[in-house]
Order: sequence, then structure tokens, then C-alpha cells
Amino acid sequence: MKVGLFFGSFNPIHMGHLIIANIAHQSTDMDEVWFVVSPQNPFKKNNNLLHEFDRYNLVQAAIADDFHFRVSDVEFNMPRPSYTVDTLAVLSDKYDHEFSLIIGGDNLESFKKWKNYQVILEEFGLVVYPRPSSSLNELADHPNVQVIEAPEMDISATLIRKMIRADQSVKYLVPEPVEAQIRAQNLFK
Ligand SMILES: Nc1ncnc2c1ncn2[C@@H]1O[C@H](COP(=O)(O)OP(=O)(O)OP(=O)(O)O)[C@@H](O)[C@H]1O
Ligand SMILES: O=C(O)c1ccc[n+]([C@@H]2O[C@H](COP(=O)([O-])O)[C@@H](O)[C@H]2O)c1
Repeated sequence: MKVGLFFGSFNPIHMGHLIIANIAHQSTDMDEVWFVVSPQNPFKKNNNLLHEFDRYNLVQAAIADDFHFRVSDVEFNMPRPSYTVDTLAVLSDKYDHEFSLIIGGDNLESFKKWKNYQVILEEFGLVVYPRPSSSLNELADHPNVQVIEAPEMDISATLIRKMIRADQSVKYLVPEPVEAQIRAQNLFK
């Protein structure tokens, strides 16, 4: 089976993530997309970061109706910060699937700074979608890189957290079950 891995903090998951995951699934030969919740991104501060179990539960609520999507907690028991190449090694040992990575053009620009990026490129491959104010570099011409067309959406988890703190509704920015869970548990306040 071919699996596209979408890594992120998902603090919280939002429609931007879900639209990209769906388009990546529709426009490639991947059978499933797995959302891999990273406890601690190597490049981000952990201010306002919900516990990873809460973030995991929100992803699960968001994708419950879509049998092409799964959520993974593989990084929860791994050293932090979470380096993607190490996670790929663990997943490859555990499963007999063909994995690739779904990343935005912004991450392609900084991809050469990722730990052992050549291993990711040669052994797994990338599906790249456009992000605002980022352009494709020479890595886009690599045979293991597939560039897909996708809308550029200025939605971020940062905006959503800010709106929740200001008591504004985040309807349509996140799926309804995610909004319900955030309200019920009073998250991000
Ligand atoms: N609106 C969006 N459109 C496309 N990709 C997105 C969007 N928002 C986030 N992503 C991508 O999804 C992956 C996971 O994102 P992450 O969980 O860091 O969300 P975020 O919204 O960027 O969070 P934050 O605002 O807290 O930094 C990253 O590779 C990120 O570039
Ligand atoms: O492995 C690395 O060196 C590495 C460097 C930067 C980011 N990542 C992973 O990429 C994912 C998305 O990153 P970001 O910065 O776009 O939120 C996140 O899950 C990180 O763990 C991984």
C-alpha cells in the first residue's frame, strides 16, 4: 500500500490541513494519508502547545468519517524534538508500506536543513504543494519529487488559537466535531 505522510503539530488541525490531505490523495497514487502528530517540531517553540494526546484526539475527530485518512502517534514514544527521518525509519520497520512525505513549498525551500534530507529524498520521496510566498527550488526537479496543484489558503493554527482566545467562532475553519471538542474541553483558553 502507498501512504502519504502529513507531519505537523496540528495545534489544532484545521481545514487547510484537510483540504491539502484530500488533494494529495486525489492527485497521486497514494492509497491513504496518515496525519503524524509531532509532539515537538524541531523548528518551533512550544508556547501554547496543547498536550499531544489532545491534539491527537482533535485529528481523530476531524478524520473519523474518512476511511482514506488515519492519525499516527508514532512520535509520542520517540526522542524530542521529532526528526522526520527517524520517524520514517521506525514506520518502515513496522509496516510493509511505501511511504512518501506531503510537504508545502515553504518546507521544500528549507528542506536541505532537515536532518539527513538526502535519505528522505532518495528512499521515500516528496509530494509538494504550493504555499503562499514560497517558490520551488531545484529539488522540485528530483525524480522522487512530485509537485501537485492545490489552492493556497491563508489559514493557520495560530489564527485559530487567537480567535478562540478572543471568544470568536472558528466555524468553517475547523470541522464541526473539532470545534465541539475544543468548546467542550475549553481548549486554547
Ligand atoms: N493553510 C495551509 N495550507 C497548506 N498547508 C498548511 C496550511 N497550514 C499548515 N500547513 C502545513 O501543514 C503542516 C502542519 O502544519 P502545522 O501543524 O505546523 O500547522 P500551522 O497551521 O502552520 O500551525 P501554526 O500556525 O501553529 O504554526 C505544515 O507542513 C504546514 O506547512
Ligand atoms: O526532521 C527535521 O529535521 C525536520 C525539520 C523541520 C520540520 N520537520 C517536521 O515537519 C513537520 C512540519 O513542519 P512545519 O515547520 O511546517 O510545521 C513537523 O512535523 C516537523 O517535525 C522535521
